[in-house]
Amino acid sequence: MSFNDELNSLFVEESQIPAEYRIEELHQREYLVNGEMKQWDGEVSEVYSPICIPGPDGLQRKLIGSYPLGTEKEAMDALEAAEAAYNNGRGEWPTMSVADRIKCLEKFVYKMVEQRDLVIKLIVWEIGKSVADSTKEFDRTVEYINLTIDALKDIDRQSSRFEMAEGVVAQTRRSPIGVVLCMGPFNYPLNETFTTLIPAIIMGNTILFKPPKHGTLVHYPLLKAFQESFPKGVVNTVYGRGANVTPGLMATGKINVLAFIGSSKVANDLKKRHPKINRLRAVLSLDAKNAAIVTKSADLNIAVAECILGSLSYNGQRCTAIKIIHVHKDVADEFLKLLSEGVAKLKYGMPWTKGVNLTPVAEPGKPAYLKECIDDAVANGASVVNENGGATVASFVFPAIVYPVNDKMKLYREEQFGPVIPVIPFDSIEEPIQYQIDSPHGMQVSIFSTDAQETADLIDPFVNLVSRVNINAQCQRGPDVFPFTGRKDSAEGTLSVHDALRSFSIRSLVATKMTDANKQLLNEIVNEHDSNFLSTNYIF
Ligand SMILES: NC(=O)C1=CN([C@@H]2O[C@H](COP(=O)(O)OP(=O)(O)OC[C@H]3O[C@@H](n4cnc5c(N)ncnc54)[C@H](OP(=O)(O)O)[C@@H]3O)[C@@H](O)[C@H]2O)C=CC1
Ligand SMILES: O=C(O)[C@H](O)COP(=O)(O)O
Repeated sequence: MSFNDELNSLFVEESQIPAEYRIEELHQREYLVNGEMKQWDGEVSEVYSPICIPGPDGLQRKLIGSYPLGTEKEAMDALEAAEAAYNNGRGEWPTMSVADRIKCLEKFVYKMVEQRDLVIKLIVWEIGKSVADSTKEFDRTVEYINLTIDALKDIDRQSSRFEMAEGVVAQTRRSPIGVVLCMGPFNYPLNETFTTLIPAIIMGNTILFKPPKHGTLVHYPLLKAFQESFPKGVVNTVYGRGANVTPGLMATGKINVLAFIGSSKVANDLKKRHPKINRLRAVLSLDAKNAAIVTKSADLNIAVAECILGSLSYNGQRCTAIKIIHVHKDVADEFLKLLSEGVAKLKYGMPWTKGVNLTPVAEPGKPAYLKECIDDAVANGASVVNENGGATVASFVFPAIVYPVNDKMKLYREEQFGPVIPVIPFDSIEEPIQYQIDSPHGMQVSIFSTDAQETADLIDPFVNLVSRVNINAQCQRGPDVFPFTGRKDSAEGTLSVHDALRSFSIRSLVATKMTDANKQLLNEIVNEHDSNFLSTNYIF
């Protein structure tokens, strides 16, 4: 059987899919605005899975459901609801005690967990992520919420501290900012969106939440949980194409925070729509072209294992993926041989295949785009060095290792966001450093070396060019308590469990002159405060 026939045979008839992984079509007609589940009777967007099914005309993406293709009108209704619920900081939610807000969030998590199996199945079918990774995505998100609750208790303790200086005593508070527009990318449709949505909600803001088009149904089972856990207008959904429904929202000037994870092009465009950009807070996690640097002293087995994980987990569809590898020319041949052998051993198949590494890619246009990148590299002097590299059947693309890449090729700078590994040889370590200096991105690098001095010498330049340097390890976001950010076009603001709480709040002061009369007044305020907040540490 040819390799292509083998790939073809991965796509099976529905009846051959194990029963527990089959999916029933889900046609969503509800959306959540102002605490009401509204019924949609307008145009819908059909959702096709990257998992293809043999049909009369060959392999076809399977229809798995549909959702409301909302328009600007519904987006504006959602904005009105979020504004009313915020009510210039005087609404029920922004004035609610932290302890009570936490109770609402705990109720939400409880209800969210009840939907675990369905949400995981929807991640699998909507974006083709393996069952194991989809399960991880769900569980990691729940853990993120629980860590956020712990961090919030901690931050409230710190922020309600009283401080005294020069005859003035001040109570510091973490206050909400206003209306937040939350948008996320397709590759972690649940987790990425929730890492801004949850901290934004819990800090007392009100939310407009626009799910990504590949990964919209994933959120449907959670709408009721939002509705039942938070006061009306705190969480409002915006459905429809991002390009149609969000620019108008920004143009109203009423969005106080843009929380966006996705491509920098879209983020910058949305920011520019805001008429008073200086009043907009942007919390952005954007694109990246993370490099691995394999030095002459590297343990090549470790470098290969980590580069494979880094480049090909979820088929390379991660912002944190390693998207180019610089290898010292003296070890390039051996590295490429081991890398090719490693890739050949990867298990490919449908998301439910046990131990599967490679699955269909999510975006319909991606196989053609990756072919274009590979063809362009070949036309400019590179080769695909691994067996079957780039072989494509429908939505499945077998990883291609492309070598030697140079600055004339798309793969040199473009973020391929898929299973193609560009490798570039270097002679002097100054070359990968210069690559990073010239890059518009600055998220992460991975350095592979066994020489302590060499490693130490490389950490300093790179840590000033990117936001995370990994030593003998792949690039990755987690654990989520670590700061996650980037330089240049890769990010604005920092997300970690703790940093996100700061990103969606403002540290305000209540300052009082220290007279005897005011001391008495303050003591009374403190007693009141004690009953409203989790704890108070004051000194005077
Ligand atoms: N730094 C990070 O943490 C991460 C960054 N990313 C980056 O995200 C990208 C991949 O995700 P992808 O989903 O393709 O990102 P996009 O930027 O295309 O989409 C993100 C969101 O923006 C919306 N959108 C798309 N086009 C427009 C537009 N013209 N105007 C307004 N809104 C728009 C989308 O809506 P719709 O889907 O309806 O078009 C979606 O909700 C990569 O660049 C990747 O590096 C991905 C993961 C994490
Ligand atoms: O790359 C991404 O899209 C996410 O931020 C992810 O994280 P990961 O490194 O944990 O997969």
